[in-house]
Amino acid sequence: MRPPPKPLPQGPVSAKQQLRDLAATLKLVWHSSPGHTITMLLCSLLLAAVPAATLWVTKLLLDAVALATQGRLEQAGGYSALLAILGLQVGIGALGTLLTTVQNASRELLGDRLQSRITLQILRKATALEVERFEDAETYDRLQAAYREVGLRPLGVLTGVTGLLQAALTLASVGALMSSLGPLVLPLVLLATVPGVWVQSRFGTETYRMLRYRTHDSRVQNYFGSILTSDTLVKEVRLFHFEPYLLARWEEYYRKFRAQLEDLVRRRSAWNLGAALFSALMVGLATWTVLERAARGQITVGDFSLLALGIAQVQTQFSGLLGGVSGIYQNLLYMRNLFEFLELPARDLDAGLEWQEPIESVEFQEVGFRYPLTERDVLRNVSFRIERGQTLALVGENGAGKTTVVKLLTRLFEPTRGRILINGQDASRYSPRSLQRQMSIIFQDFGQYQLSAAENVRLSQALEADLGDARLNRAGERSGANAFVSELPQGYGTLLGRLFSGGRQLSGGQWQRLALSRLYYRDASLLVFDEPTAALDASAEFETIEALRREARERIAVIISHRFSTVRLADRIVVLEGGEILEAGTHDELLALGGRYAALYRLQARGYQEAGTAG
Ligand SMILES: Nc1ncnc2c1ncn2[C@@H]1O[C@H](COP(=O)(O)OP(=O)(O)OP(=O)(O)O)[C@@H](O)[C@H]1O
Repeated sequence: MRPPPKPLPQGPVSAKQQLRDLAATLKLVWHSSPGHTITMLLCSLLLAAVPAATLWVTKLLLDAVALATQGRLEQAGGYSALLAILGLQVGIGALGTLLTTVQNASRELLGDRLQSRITLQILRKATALEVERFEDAETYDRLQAAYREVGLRPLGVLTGVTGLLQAALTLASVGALMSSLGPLVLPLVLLATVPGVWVQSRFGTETYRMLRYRTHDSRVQNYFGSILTSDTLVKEVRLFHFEPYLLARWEEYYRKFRAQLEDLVRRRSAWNLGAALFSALMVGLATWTVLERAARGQITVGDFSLLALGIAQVQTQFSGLLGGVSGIYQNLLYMRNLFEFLELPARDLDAGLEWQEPIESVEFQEVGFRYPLTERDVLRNVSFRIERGQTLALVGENGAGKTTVVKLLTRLFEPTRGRILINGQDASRYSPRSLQRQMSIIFQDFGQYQLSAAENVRLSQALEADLGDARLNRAGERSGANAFVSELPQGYGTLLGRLFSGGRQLSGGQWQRLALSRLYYRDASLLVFDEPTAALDASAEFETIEALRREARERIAVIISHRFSTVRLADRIVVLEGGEILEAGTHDELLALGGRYAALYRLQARGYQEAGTAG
């Protein structure tokens, strides 16, 4: 018995957790490309010295020019000294450009490496998750958010951290230069920056929260959009004319988001305005203190340039410093989402004993099942047995639990009560994957893969070496797919579907035959057919059932069908109602019993007879 999975953690992230995420993110970045990471770091450290060096050289140049314009060039070391300072200025500028170029190139290459690495991690994780996780809306949102948004976030964290180091070093060096202008200048200039940075940080976090909570809503909104743009649904949408309804629902979600956005933009603009006014006042005060010293002849023109150019530097670096912290914080929130997704417990499908022999018998012993996070048992006390050479049909009204039985049989889910015996052994002791290798299935909502016809079939043995065309043709013969595939322009090599150019669209029944080929292509000892003939015409249904019966002679076949023409041929029929077995037996036995099966059978048969009489 397995407990249902825990709901995913939510709520604010602690500082300790953030530090752990920071370390994990930097580790991820480092492992993606150590070379580019070091290059970026080194460039940042060297670039940190450039602004102070530029300020200092500009000050020297201005002082020398001021002396020269007063005819006191000799006092500044002569013309050659002027040229040397100029050379220094050009050199620093060139070095800065070189470092920035190298840093940007490394960032781009590192970003690309990271993005593909993380995407691959997300995809690998998705393949390891239990099927039930995909049916849980919250996990699905998390997967989508990770897949869509994470991309460049770790690079953002690294850029934030290196930017932080760079800004701190630059600020310290430029601040040291500016402190020569008087004790109040630096504090005033720093103070001028604080409110702006606070506004930036506060609203940044709020924007993230708004977008995060929007993930679910945007999924719903996108769903409405996808119905309106779907090729398969367009007929139904047009005929029932529910476009206006869908458009209205789409707009309803848009308006909700728009209202939030407007509110946010309004408040952020007001706060930004206030911060800018405060900043102008502080800078004015700082300039006034310097002007006062200039009036007393205590500073040079070059010194004044330190103030004029330094203010911009300090403001940029300080806001970079604090903004960097909030940027890292926000990027880490996205990373938390990724880590939470990657930390979801995965089911090891290879855990357990390795099953190697063909399946000879299946027995459900008082099996009960409840879907995770739900409150109702959808199966209760289900017991039946089936052996090689037999066909079992599961019958029942919609929602009776037929597909759930198949999900348990194929080990996609585990029973919450009772047990399943395979060849007399408890199935739960064996690895799901090794047992699944003995099974082949066609689901009610089988896949229509926009790949070639051959790939559509071979997917059921994709990991095995190519089993050759003879096997492909044999599967196609049993399913009846060969007839239409041979008419396609490149036969089995023809691309199917409408997603990619040159693809050929098939009819519903043709897709279903290909799915049946996929089932037959795998050499399995247990075959499961969930509504295998739903999209087939009457003669195709007959052929399919005949083929199925031939296949079942050496195997076990389980069929779910609402068509009694299919069901009646089974060796054993189990009638489910509300998750329990109501009746079981052969077609004749059940007819003789005169219960639910007999009533449903007669109902369907009467339908045919009446249709026949009417025709
Ligand atoms: N992933 C799920 N989570 C929660 N409940 C589920 C899930 N899948 C199915 N159910 C519920 O389990 C019950 C049995 O569903 P199941 O799909 O097995 O029925 P079925 O007999 O195959 O129906 P149908 O003939 O319509 O295919 C239904 O009440 C359904 O609502």
